[in-house]
Amino acid sequence: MDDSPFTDLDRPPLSQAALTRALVRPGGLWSDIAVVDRTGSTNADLAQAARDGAREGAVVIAEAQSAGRGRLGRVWSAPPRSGLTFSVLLRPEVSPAKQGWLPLLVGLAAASAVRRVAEIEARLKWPNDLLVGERKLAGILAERIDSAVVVGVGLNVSLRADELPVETATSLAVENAVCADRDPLVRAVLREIETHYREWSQADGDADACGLRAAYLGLSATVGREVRVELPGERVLTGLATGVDGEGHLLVESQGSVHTLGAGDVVHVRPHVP
Ligand SMILES: O=C(O)CCCC[C@@H]1SC[C@@H]2NC(=O)N[C@@H]21
Repeated sequence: MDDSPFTDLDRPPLSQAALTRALVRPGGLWSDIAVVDRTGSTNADLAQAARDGAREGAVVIAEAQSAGRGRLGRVWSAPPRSGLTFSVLLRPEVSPAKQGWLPLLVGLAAASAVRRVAEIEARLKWPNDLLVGERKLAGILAERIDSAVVVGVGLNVSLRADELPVETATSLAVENAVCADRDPLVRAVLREIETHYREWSQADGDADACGLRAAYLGLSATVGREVRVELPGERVLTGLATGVDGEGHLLVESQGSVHTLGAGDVVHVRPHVP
């Protein structure tokens, strides 16, 4: 039984019919929107759908997940209906190397939507964590399934401080956002993804030609900062984050060399003082 002090009125369900009417249109990206009460992981669901040949633009939104997956083998958890937990299925036609920008594109879309709808100054920790100050508001997990990519978004919306999974997390409610209502937020995030994805696809994945790199850097909390990056294989690199390359890799200058990082966990050490 759900023992949350919130009533259903405080945390209303999302309507599959209303979201479909608002977002699925001829020639548009979104082809099918499913809202499910509960599942293990929306990323796992769409990964299976991708293997079964599902079309680009499928979206699965869960009111609750029992086995939400995070980056680097972590878990993602949130009380039912307290956040946005959804995944999208994309079948990009740009070269695999440039697809490294896709998770960053979705992060930018989510941050832009949060800034516009909730009026919260979300910024991006590379590759795609949404931060408010140094606290994590949202995380994004991209997984390649053959030639498809499933991108999952977990965004903390109405969680109270005592419901946050870790001390370093936050939610729109905790940040006193002007809007902590999931329906306008999910619409805005999906519309932003659609716009950025269309522009990026039309530019054949060139993050400069479509303005993606400039927009991303404009919201980056990482570039220009001293960072410590925990790399796969328990290696650690400390240096100055100087940019993001054409494949979405983070560039870190350390002891006179520039390192190009494709994966890793960034810790912001302190602001960069030139
Ligand atoms: O910050 C991270 O580590 C990424 C978290 C991604 C969580 C979302 S919730 C919806 C989708 N389904 C999952 O199992 N994970 C992603």
